[in-house]
Formats: sequence, structure tokens, C-alpha cells
Amino acid sequence: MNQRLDPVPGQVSSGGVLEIGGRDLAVASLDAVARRRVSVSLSADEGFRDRIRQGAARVSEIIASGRQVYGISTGFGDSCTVSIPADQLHVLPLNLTRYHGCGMGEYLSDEAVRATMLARVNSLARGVSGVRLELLENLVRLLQEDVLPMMPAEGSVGASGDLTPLSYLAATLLGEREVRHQGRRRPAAEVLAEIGIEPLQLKPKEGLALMNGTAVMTGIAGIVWARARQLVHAANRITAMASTAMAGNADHFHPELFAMKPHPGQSRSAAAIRQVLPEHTGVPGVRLQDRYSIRCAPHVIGVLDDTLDWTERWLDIEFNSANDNPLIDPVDGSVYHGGHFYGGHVGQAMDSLKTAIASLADLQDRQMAQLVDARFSNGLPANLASEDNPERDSSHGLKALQISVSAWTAEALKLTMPATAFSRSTECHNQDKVSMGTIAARDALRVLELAEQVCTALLVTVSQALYIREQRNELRGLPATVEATLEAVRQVCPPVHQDRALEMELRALLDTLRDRRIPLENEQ
Ligand SMILES: N[C@@H](Cc1ccc(O)cc1)C(=O)O
Repeated sequence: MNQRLDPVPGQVSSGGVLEIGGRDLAVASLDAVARRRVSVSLSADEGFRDRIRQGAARVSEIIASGRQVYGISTGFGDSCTVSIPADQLHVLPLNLTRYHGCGMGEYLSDEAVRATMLARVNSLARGVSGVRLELLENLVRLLQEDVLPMMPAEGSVGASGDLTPLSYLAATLLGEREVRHQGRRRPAAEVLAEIGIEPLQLKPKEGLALMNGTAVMTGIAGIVWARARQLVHAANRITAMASTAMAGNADHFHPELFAMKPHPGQSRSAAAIRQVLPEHTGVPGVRLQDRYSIRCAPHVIGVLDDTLDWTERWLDIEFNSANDNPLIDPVDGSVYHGGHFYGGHVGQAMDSLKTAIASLADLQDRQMAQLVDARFSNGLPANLASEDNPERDSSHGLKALQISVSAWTAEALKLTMPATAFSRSTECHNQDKVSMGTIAARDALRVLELAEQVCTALLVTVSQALYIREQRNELRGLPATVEATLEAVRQVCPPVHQDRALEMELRALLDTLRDRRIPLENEQ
């Protein structure tokens, strides 16, 4: 495992195991677990385990005392006024999981489900949700064995927790509904039996604890966050390569200039671009000031970079929080009734991040528009069609790729409508204000996927533009870091001499980008 590429600072053992329980985990670990770059274990620390045991014991005490506690001895949501008779307490959590089994739409991806599972275990491991240690152990086993609930993506308002999708996680622990395991969709009961996990019978509070939180949106948010970080590096490198190919003005990225308007991410972007611009390429520049998509690139990329900074802090808190209700102090038994299932911070973070990611795609779309248009590219051929091609007049180079980029960009921009603005009153007006954070997170993931496609196309485009300069012997002084980027891109998608169908190469390059196998970061 490459620590630099999967930054989970100090949290992963040398064997690549992330320990859950007793301490905060980094947001980046959601993506690392989602991609199976690390495996997970539950802390063996006795202090941690005792705290969990004590929490579960508090729930038993509450029941024995006959005290009214929401969701333990009452109905759910607006039905909190209904007192549940003692002989029905044990069916209450089971019913909760079952009546929420009404999700629809596509199923969440394996990656999103793994991240969701990690987010839920980590929250329950705070020790204030009153679940048994066995429940945590079984959840961790499911992650270890990669037994993934078939979890429909739609049906959460993101404020009574991700109740409906998380009911599918609960159902798996019970041996109900279906899972994906080793690429096959199968009954949960069958897979549990195969790997030797005894189905749980939920105790009071455990159904609510599993479902009444923000794990789905937080898991997806962690994936979006980590992959968007990679897009920042790619955008900086692509901007430098585009500027080099069009003989842009390096002064636009001068450190003194950025000291005069020091948004941190913007300055980082300018520095990353300038660091890899050649002293002079041999092509004379023609404009004192480049067009905005080059000159203002740090001002666009920097917004994403800075948004990633504050959203990391918010997601960190959410991921390591007890997002559940009610919460039970395992030490003194106090019960706190509140609304920590509310995903407002994740929703706002995702709505903001998706806007910044789509804006980055738009920047790259404009950069491509310059590179393929002979009127704007300082001497590059139309469509970047290769010049050492005898059938040159009949070839159209990257023309269609640009059209695709325009389509992907439009689709990404279209999805930037803020989901959090669509709160509606539901559940008999008990949930009369909700976050829609899960929709925001799903939108953000889709925007990210489209932006990754745009970014992949731009890598091909700048590689082609620089190739044409190389062929003309117009390129000197490319730094080794840029050469390394070019080499990685060209291994998967070599320069285009004659028109060819690029789809498979683009798909392979997209995977390479997502797997962080393209060197994009400057030497520190
Ligand atoms: N999130 C609600 C609980 C709830 C659970 C299930 C429901 O169907 C509705 C509401 C609360 O804690 O108040």
C-alpha cells in the first residue's frame, strides 16, 4: 500500500489494517476502505470494549426500571407518544428494520456501501448508542469478509438519519434480504451461514442505533472528498501543460502576485503550476495576458482546494460523531434526547463541493476549447490533429472528444442545484425540516464522476498538444515531473496520429487516474 497515495495518517498498521474504536479516524480512511486499500479491525483495547459493554448494560437497566426512553419503550418518530407494552419491546427494533425496507432506485456501489459500513461502525464505536459489542464485531466481520448489503440509493431525507438505506445494513446482520458477496447477489442468510456469522436478534435500541444516523451520506462524502483532492492535483498539472503548449505567460502564477491575495488553496495552486512551467519552451508567447481559463486557473482550482479544507474539518467531525438518537452516557446512564441524526453539515459540504467540482470541469472544458481551436492556441493545429499523418486533411483529431467534454461538463453543471434547499416536512410533520444531505452526496458523487471524465480527456488533450510541439521540435525544458505525467498518460493512451476510437483507452486512463497511478503532484 502506498501511504502517500492513501493518507490515513498514523492510523494504519504496517500490515495495512485500520483500527476502529477508541480514537478518531481520518476522512480519507472512508475512501481507503471503500477501495479496499486497507482492511479493518475492531480495537482490542479493554477500556474501549468495557465502555461498549457498559453502554449496552445501561439499556438493560433502562428497560428493567420501566423508564420511558424514546425508541426503547416508545414508538418511532411522531409515534413517540405511543408507549410500548413490555411484551412487545423485543419486536420493536425488528419491526423498525422491516418497515423501512422500502428503498428504491439503483443500488449503491460496493465502494459506497463499504464506506457507509465504516461510517456506521465508527459512530457506534463512540460508545453512546447502547449497542452490544457483538453487534460491532459482526459489522466489522462483514467489512472484513466484504459482505455488502444490497442497499437502494433512494429514500432517505437525510435527517432522520439514513433510516431506509441503513435498514438494509441492519437486515444483513439479521440474516434478512440480500447481499453482494464476491461479485454475486445472494440471500444474506446463506452468506452469513457460509462465513460463520450467527444472525443477530436485535436488542432494544439496536435497530435505531444502526439506522438513525448519517452513515450513507458520510460514507459517500468521504469518497467524493478523497477523489476530488486528486482532481485538484490533476487540474494544476493540466493547467501547467496547457500553458506550456500555448506558450502562456508564467507571470500569471508569480508567488509575489499570490502573496497579494493569499487564499491558501489558490496560492498552492499557483505555486504548483508555476513550479512545473519550463523557463522558456522556444515558442514565443503572443499575449501579455492569457485568457481566464489559464490566467485565473488558480482562482478556480483554489476554490475547490480551499473547499476541500473546510469540508474535511466538517466531515471529520461528522464521521467521528455519535450521529444517533437518543444517546446514552455509558458511565452515568444519562439519556439525551436530541437530533444528531440530522445531516445538515454533510449536506452543505456536498452541495458546496459539487459546485466547486463542476466549476473545475467547466474550467477544463474552456482550456480544451482553447487548445483545439487554431484561433486561440498560438499555432497549434485545428482539433490537435497530428501533423505527421499523410491523411492529415481527412482526420479530425480530438474534435469529438471536445464535444463529449462539453456534454459531460453540461451534465455536471446541471447537477449543481443545491439539494439542501429542498427540505420538506414529512412523517406527520415530526420531521418537518430535513437535510436532504444524502441526495446532495449522491449528486456530488455523480458530478465528481463526470469531472473525472473531463479531466481524463484533458490529460489526453495536453499530451497531444505537447506531442505536436515535440514533433515540431518546439519543446524544450520540460521538467521531469511533467515528463513523468506524460509518460503515464501515453502508456495508456498514446498520441493520436490517425483518427482512432479512443473509448477503451479513455476508460483505462480514467481507472489509472482514480487509482492514483498518474504522477500529478510536485516534489515537495
Ligand atoms: N429519527 C427519529 C427516529 C425515527 C425512526 C424511524 C422512523 O420511521 C421515524 C423516525 C428520531 O430519532 O426522532
